[in-house]
Formats: sequence, structure tokens, C-alpha cells
Amino acid sequence: MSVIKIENLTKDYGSNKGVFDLSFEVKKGEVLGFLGPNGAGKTTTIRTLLGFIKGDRGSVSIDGLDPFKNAEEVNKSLGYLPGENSLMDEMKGDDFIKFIADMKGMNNLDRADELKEFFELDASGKIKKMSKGMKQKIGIVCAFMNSPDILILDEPTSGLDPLMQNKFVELILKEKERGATILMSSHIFEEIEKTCDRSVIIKNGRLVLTEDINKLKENKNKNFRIEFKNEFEAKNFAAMFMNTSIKDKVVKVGVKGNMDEFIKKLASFDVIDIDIEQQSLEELFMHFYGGENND
Ligand SMILES: Nc1ncnc2c1ncn2[C@@H]1O[C@H](COP(=O)(O)OP(=O)(O)OP(=O)(O)O)[C@@H](O)[C@H]1O
Repeated sequence: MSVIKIENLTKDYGSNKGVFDLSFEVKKGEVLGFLGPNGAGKTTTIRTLLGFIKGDRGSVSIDGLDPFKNAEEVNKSLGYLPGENSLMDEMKGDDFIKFIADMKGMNNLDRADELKEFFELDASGKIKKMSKGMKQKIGIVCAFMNSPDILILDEPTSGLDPLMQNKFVELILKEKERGATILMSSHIFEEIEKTCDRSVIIKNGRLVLTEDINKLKENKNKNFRIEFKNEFEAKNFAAMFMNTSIKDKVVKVGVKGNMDEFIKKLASFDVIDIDIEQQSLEELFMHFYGGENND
């Protein structure tokens, strides 16, 4: 069952900017990574989903409701973290969290306290004196504190240091276990790889690829650098595979998918040393992200 649905959405800002005929969905309990280079149309899509702007054509729905017509109702079941977190600067962090909690009709702030502790956030000071990372943490607390069924997160780890980015991954995995449905835009491939079931890539406002993360992982090349006992062994081994390069006793070979055959063949040789380098998801995605040639 799809919880978030985008069908043939077009929001045309002119000069080929915006979102064009975009369709994808997020199923119940799924974590979907929404990727694309700067200006691809991620925030535009997300703002349409929140009912902040209306598409020119097509439709979006959350739990079967049109967010533009039912903004208040949709926002109740939703946790939203905006890309540009505009908090009320003059307020203290804790007062702001309380203010949002009141708006959500919450009277128990235990989960907010847990989240503050988890992200090592002291929100007692004025927001205007806080760093970008602290403000982002406040945004995260506000989005997650009522354990919503649906979370829409626009670049959630922007401004967080690597340690906190890892904590965020932990949080998403826990929320996924809880059964939350999550749409998350990100530029951090590792974060997508660790948390998402599927990814949707857009570019210039148009869908480029929808792919299962596990399938993407299977398609990754593993590059082996193997040093053999002597040149003779190296040559014999290299002759068994495509995509090899050989220098003295060292063979470099890229292997995709099933490792079994490769390992069994290698086992009959005298191996001195072996290094394995895994192609990153980023390298895979760069093909879609990259320059004009990939259009
Ligand atoms: N209100 C607007 N009026 C005109 N053009 C706009 C408006 N909002 C966005 N755009 C343009 O539409 C395109 C898509 O913008 P959007 O913010 O959705 O991209 P994004 O994928 O979120 O990018 P980023 O990763 O940089 O945040 C951009 O070229 C942007 O300049």
C-alpha cells in the first residue's frame, strides 16, 4: 500500500526549472531515498507534498489525502524536517520545541527529551546564538518527537558532523523498525545506502531512476588487487577472467555479483596478498548525477 503518492506532477517555474511529469510512491513502512543534484527539484516536490505549493498538473497524496486541500489534517500525522530550517531566532530552543509540541497537541515531552539526549543537544539557550548543527538538531527533535507514522525529511543531516550523521542513521533504522514510512532527500550516499530500501533519482525535474538499494549494491563492482607467488601464476589466473590488468606478479580484476566462482578459481593459486576495494554507491550514482553527457 502506498502512503505517499506522486502522479505526473508538474510544477513549471519556466526556463526548464521545476518538476516535470514526476511519478513515484513510498509504500507503507518503506524508507525511500530521494536523490538528485542541486536544483533537481527535490525541495519543490517535498513542498508540494506538504501542501505549501500546488502543482500545475498531476497530483500528490498522503494517506489518500490531498495535502493542499487538507493541509492541517495531513500535517498532524506527519513529521517534517525542512531543508532550510527557519526557527524563531529570539526564542530559546526548549521553548521552541515546546511551542511546536503544543501545535501538535502533545502534552508529553519524554520523547523530545530522549532525542535531545541522543543527539547531545543543550537547547536551553537562544536559537540565534546556536550553530547550524544545533539548529538542525532542534529541527530533528521537532520532526520526530511525536513518533509520526510518516516522515518527510529534506536533507536531514545537513550541518551535522559525521558522528551525529551516524546517530541519525541509527535513529532512522529505529524508526523503520517502528514501522514509520520515510521519504528522505539527501546528498550523502552512505546515509542512503545504510537506511533506505529504494532510491529515486531526479535530475532537471525529471525522474531518472527508481531502484532497489539491494539491487544497486549487487551491481557494485568489487575490485581485487591480487599478488601471486610468481609471474607465471599471475598470468594463468588473469587468463581466466575478462577485465583484468597485470603487472609483474600483480593482477587487478573487477568482479560483479556472485563471488563464489571467483573465490574457487583463486583458491587453486599461490596467493601472497589481496586487497579489495568496493565501488561506492556514490560512484554508481555519479553516472546519473554527472555532467550534461548523462542527460
Ligand atoms: N519559487 C520559485 N520560483 C522560480 N524558480 C524556482 C522556485 N523555487 C525553485 N525554483 C527553481 O526550481 C529548481 C528546483 O529547485 P529545488 O529547490 O526544488 O531543487 P533541489 O533539488 O531541492 O535542490 P538542492 O539540492 O540545491 O536543494 C531550481 O532551479 C530552482 O532555482
